[in-house]
Amino acid sequence: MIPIIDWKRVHIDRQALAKDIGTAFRDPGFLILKNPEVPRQLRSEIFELAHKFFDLPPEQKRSVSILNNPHYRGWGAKGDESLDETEAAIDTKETFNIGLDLSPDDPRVLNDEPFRGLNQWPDLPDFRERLLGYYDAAQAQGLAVLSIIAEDLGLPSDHFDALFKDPLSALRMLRYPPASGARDEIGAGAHTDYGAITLLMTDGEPGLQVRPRGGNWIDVPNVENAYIVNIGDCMMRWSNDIYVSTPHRVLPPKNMRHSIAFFVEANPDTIVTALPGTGDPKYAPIRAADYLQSRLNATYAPKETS
Ligand SMILES: O=C(O)CCC(=O)C(=O)O
Ligand SMILES: [Fe+2]
Repeated sequence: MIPIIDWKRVHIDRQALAKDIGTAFRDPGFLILKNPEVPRQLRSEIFELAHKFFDLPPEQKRSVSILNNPHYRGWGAKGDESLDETEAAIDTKETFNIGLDLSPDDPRVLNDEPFRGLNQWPDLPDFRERLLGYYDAAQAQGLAVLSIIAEDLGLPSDHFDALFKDPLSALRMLRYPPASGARDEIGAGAHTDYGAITLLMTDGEPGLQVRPRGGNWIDVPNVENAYIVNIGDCMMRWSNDIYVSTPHRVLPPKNMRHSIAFFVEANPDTIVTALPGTGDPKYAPIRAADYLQSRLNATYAPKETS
């Protein structure tokens, strides 16, 4: 079971909310967060823009291909990325990613620092402004959840604030075509997310499943006006395994399906090491950017197609 938790309680009984969120992140590592802070209008506009972008002709999408971009930004066509490195099936999804928007003369861009490249923008009205507006709003919601996590772990509520100021966070739009009926087809292969936490919204079309530790695949129910929030591998490591990142996948949907994922990630130089009070460290300290890089290398390794 995936707990449904009302974010409005943050203004009423913060302590009890922190306990419930912390319990959900220990097991199953997923929760459904109702009534989030990000305005509804902004959330639905992002879905409209996802439709507009994925409907563009392939040549136009190819001009912003993620394959030409060393910073993991732009359009991923079907098969460009496979989330389950251990399976032969190729993900049927299409994706579009942006990261922190920097100007061309930013020293980090000029120095070609990893993950610090420019976003690639398609020629669509309002696209850039709206996506950047959503990026900031989702990052703020993510930090609000992180402040609750901090309290659950007995840390000051602002523990993570400075560590997520210049984030590696990524906004990703996804489109899944309807199932073709082919054997071994998968929308998105089984995987755990890489970052701290993920805020996911879907259009309600079923397909997303979660596999809690020691359990079987379960469907994630569709809840109106809610985010699906889960722990990523980086936060599992940071929390010294107190919170768990849980495998999930997307089955080929009956109808075309869209979702919008926001991966909340720390600053590149943030050192991910067992949080105070979480016991003897199980993992060696690592820079957030180095950890993310190690995970992405496997995801974008090409698979044999035949
Ligand atoms: O589309 C979904 O519902 C899930 C997408 C996902 O798990 C991901 O992009 O990491
Ligand atoms: Fe995921």
